[in-house]
Amino acid sequence: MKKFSRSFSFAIKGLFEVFRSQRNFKIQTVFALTAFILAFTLNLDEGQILWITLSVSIVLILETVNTLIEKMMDLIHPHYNPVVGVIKDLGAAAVLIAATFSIVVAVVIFGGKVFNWPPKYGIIIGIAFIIFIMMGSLFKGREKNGR
Ligand SMILES: Nc1ncnc2c1ncn2[C@@H]1O[C@H](COP(=O)(O)OP(=O)(O)OP(=O)(O)O)[C@@H](O)[C@H]1O
Repeated sequence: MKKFSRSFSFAIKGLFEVFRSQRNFKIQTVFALTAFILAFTLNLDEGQILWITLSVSIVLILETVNTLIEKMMDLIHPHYNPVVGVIKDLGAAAVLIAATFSIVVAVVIFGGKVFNWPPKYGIIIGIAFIIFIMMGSLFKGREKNGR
């Protein structure tokens, strides 16, 4: 039992570390708490609460794994390397997919409950979010190349 609680205390240490060092994790935590407060005040049903809990958990889990990958790569290969760049980009891509999923879930559940939006709005806003991010990185790339 002592060993069990000790491993949990290490997990809490890790949780504090990712919260302290990652700005994105802090923002995602604020979104997660807001979603839970809304779920509570809007009296969502069992299925809706489970979908919100799933999407929030996936985002926070992948942000933690992404941080783990970044730190591991910085440790084993601190210098510039295109493969390291690809590995880190893949970790970030996993977080982006999870964030898009959570946006779709939020729009379907909260949009449906508060504004009576049809569920298909979730897909439309999810795709719009991905396009917005792609455009942003395209402009950023052009700025970098001085165009
Ligand atoms: N050693 C490296 N070699 C090549 N490209 C890298 C390297 N380190 C980072 N990059 C590129 O820079 C991007 C950002 O990496 P970084 O580790 O700074 O992540 P971050 O999300 O800004 O993390 P943090 O906010 O925790 O510093 C990566 O996705 C990758 O494209």
